[in-house]
Amino acid sequence: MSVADAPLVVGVDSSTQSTKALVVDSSSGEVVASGQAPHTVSGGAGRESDPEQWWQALADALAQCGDFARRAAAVSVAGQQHGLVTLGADGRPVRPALLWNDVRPAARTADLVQRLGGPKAWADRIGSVPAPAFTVGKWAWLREHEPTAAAATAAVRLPHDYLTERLTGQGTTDRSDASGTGWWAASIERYDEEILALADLDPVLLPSVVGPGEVAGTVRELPDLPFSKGTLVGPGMGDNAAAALGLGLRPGTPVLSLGTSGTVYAVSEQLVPDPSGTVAGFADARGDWLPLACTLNCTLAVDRIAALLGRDREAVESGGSAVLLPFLDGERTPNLPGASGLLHGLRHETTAGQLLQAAYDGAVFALLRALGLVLGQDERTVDGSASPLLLIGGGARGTAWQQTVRRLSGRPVQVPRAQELVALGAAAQAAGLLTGEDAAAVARRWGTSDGPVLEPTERDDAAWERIEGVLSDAVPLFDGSGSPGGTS
Ligand SMILES: Nc1ncnc2c1ncn2[C@@H]1O[C@H](COP(=O)(O)OP(=O)(O)O)[C@@H](O)[C@H]1O
Ligand SMILES: O=C(CO)[C@@H](O)[C@H](O)COP(=O)(O)O
Repeated sequence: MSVADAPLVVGVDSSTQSTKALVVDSSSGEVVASGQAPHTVSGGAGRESDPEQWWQALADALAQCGDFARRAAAVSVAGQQHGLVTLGADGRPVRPALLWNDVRPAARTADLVQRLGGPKAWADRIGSVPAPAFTVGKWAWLREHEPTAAAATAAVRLPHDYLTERLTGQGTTDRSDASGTGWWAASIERYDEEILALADLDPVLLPSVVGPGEVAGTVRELPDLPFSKGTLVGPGMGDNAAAALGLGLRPGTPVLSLGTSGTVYAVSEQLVPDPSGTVAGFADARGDWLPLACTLNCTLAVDRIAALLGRDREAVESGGSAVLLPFLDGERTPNLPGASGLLHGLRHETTAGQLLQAAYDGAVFALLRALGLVLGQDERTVDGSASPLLLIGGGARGTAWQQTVRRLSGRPVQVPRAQELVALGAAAQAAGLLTGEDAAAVARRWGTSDGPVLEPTERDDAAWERIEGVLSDAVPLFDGSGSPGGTS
């Protein structure tokens, strides 16, 4: 079948920094058109974005796809997880969305954790111990700090729900994104009424959860978007679940994603809650689970340090004893929302390139330290060696990121040639709606994870132990210290 014959599908990735849209040939997986438009995120104490800007960015990204978007038969939207979108009775945002990396709700989240009976009670119930990223703490923060906005809220949505609803007119979400709210009970796959009561959130404000393989609705009359009325709309999903779909991921294969957030995850057939809170027990977008650890400081933090040093992001140098914990935004893994960046081990002979390398090391260390917990019993070996770590996200294109992951993991690293795996996962979901196939099988058919495998190198144990030592000594310094904007 040629591009002209095969149905086209659209996959959207509405992530922290931008919206990316791909028009994909559902038969071959060929990307026939693409577009991208940036978002603005507030600085200072909080991290907020205007949901209306995501819609405009979606329109702009689709406009770059020419006439292909109009010809699409189905579309799915993936989005950054956890963000609190509050809509008024008129369906418009009451205020900007509070994003996943806004640590202001730290104190309210800790309070909710205690009120339900502690971390284990949450892990048993929702599969995760909520971090300040989770929507439940954001809602508690809003109620405390902006009661008028909370009272004016007629609907609570996640970023991908907001966009899907603007396409269809129906308030829907999916299990993967619902599992990052804190009010969706993984054990029973339903909203948890006791937790909703604890958070003072009326369940009628929430979207319905559309199951994997189901249709969320169809595109309504939309003058500002180039979709045809009646185009099928999939349930969508959180961006990490989308990348897992986009890779056609099978249990036991770990993924390291280097974007605004750093994430490390794998698909698992079992939900194994982690009461330590390091690993979130998210649902995936099929019927399995997605144990995942997430850091707040990844590509943006390292790029910021490169800028401070006046160096290109690739201008790293090896050697030296510097340790840099790049916790510029506070940190989530480890859970230190009040942390800030810390530099240790500086000597007269330390070079700027070594300092930049230390920033990469600190960012990658935090993710790799969680890898064993993420994989748990699912760790698989290939011919006696660890299976390759799939490296994705914007940072995966960088040599310094690739080499740092190799050096600190000691594992083979595979870099898929396909770059927009979140949008591809959304497109695979949309294609599955047309063919009835499992979306991960669609992505495997498309060969999306194909790419070079970088051979393992010996793990740099000395650097690992140095970072681990500094982190453990620094925890008392960070614990209880105020975040840049205060976390009360
Ligand atoms: N060639 C490259 N080398 C290294 N890093 C890159 C490269 N291209 C983009 N990036 C990094 O990728 C990041 C964006 O990643 P992306 O996964 O698109 O983010 P998000 O999905 O969170 O919006 C940027 O912050 C930038 O630092
Ligand atoms: O909070 C999480 C995962 O729990 C983040 O991974 C967000 O989903 C944002 O993703 P990116 O914009 O960095 O892709």
